[in-house]
Amino acid sequence: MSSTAAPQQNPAPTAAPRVAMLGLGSMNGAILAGLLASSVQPEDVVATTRSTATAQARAQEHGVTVLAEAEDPQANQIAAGQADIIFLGVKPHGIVDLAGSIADSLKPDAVVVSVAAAISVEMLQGALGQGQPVIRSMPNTPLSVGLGVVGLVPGTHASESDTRRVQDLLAACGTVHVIEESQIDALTGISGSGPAYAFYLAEQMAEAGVRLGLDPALAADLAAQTVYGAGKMLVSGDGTADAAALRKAVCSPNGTTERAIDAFDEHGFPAAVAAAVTASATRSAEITDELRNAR
Ligand SMILES: NC(=O)c1ccc[n+]([C@@H]2O[C@H](COP(=O)([O-])OP(=O)(O)OC[C@H]3O[C@@H](n4cnc5c(N)ncnc54)[C@H](O)[C@@H]3O)[C@@H](O)[C@H]2O)c1
Ligand code: PRO
Repeated sequence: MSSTAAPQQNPAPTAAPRVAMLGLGSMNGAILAGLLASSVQPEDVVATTRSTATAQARAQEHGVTVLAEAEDPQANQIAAGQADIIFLGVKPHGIVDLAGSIADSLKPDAVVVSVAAAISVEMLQGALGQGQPVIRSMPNTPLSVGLGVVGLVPGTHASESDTRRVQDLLAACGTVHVIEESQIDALTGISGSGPAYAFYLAEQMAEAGVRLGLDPALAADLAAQTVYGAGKMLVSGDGTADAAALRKAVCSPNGTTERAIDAFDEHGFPAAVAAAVTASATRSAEITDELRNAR
């Protein structure tokens, strides 16, 4: 049997989105590093900082245009007005004012992505113009090395294609989950704050090694490489890696690790981790209430 296939048409090439990073501190800096190492060209990015000195330092570091608010009070409006995707990367208490200040400068189809903890879709939509696509996100700093995790909560005016554009952009430097807003405080407690927990574990392992007589540089390297290797095992292979099974594979019966895990349990490690994740999630919800009540 023969059939005549319709001629395949190549989809029209989509232009690379122009990206604005408003505020270029730890988080937007990490996103920018990840984007530049993956799919984004420096000429497609414009960023902003408050001071001229920081703008110069960041421009040198990342090779992108960085406008300083101190030099041009319209820096954020200029950067945002040129962009298809705008990352709002200032502290939570400054996000709503920043969003309001750029509202009249945005292209109607530009997507505004807030990276701020605790700032709700409702607050963002209230600050921006009617119908402007908005996405609330919770990224983490390992995006800078292509191994981040991001939660995305699309706002009412963000279409599936708006969300897909942001998802595709960030997927080049991390794992992206589209979630309900009711889940974002818990996600913050795990992956938003989580890199700090892993760094804290590495810090404490190294310090314990020094107390056992190791050279600090050696102890720090042992801890860092161990956290890195264990993390890689957790996410490698066919995706069925199970943290508990991997842990058990290190524990010989009546061996050294079993003794160490017993010590963790005796000292309340599971409860401490649960309390930390819950404290982060609770604080996220608390900041939302504080900022809502302050307006
Ligand atoms: N650091 C993290 O790991 C992390 C993770 C997830 C989300 N976040 C969120 O990211 C946001 C930024 O946090 P951060 O840790 O990067 O803070 P940060 O202080 O390192 O960065 C914020 C930057 O914004 C700049 N800024 C402030 N007002 C500005 C303005 N009007 N124009 C231009 N630049 C301005 C500040 O000078 C500063 O450099 C917060 O809302 C936070 O909740 C941070
Ligand atoms: N860092 C931000 C904070 O500590 C948000 C998650 C990670 O508030």
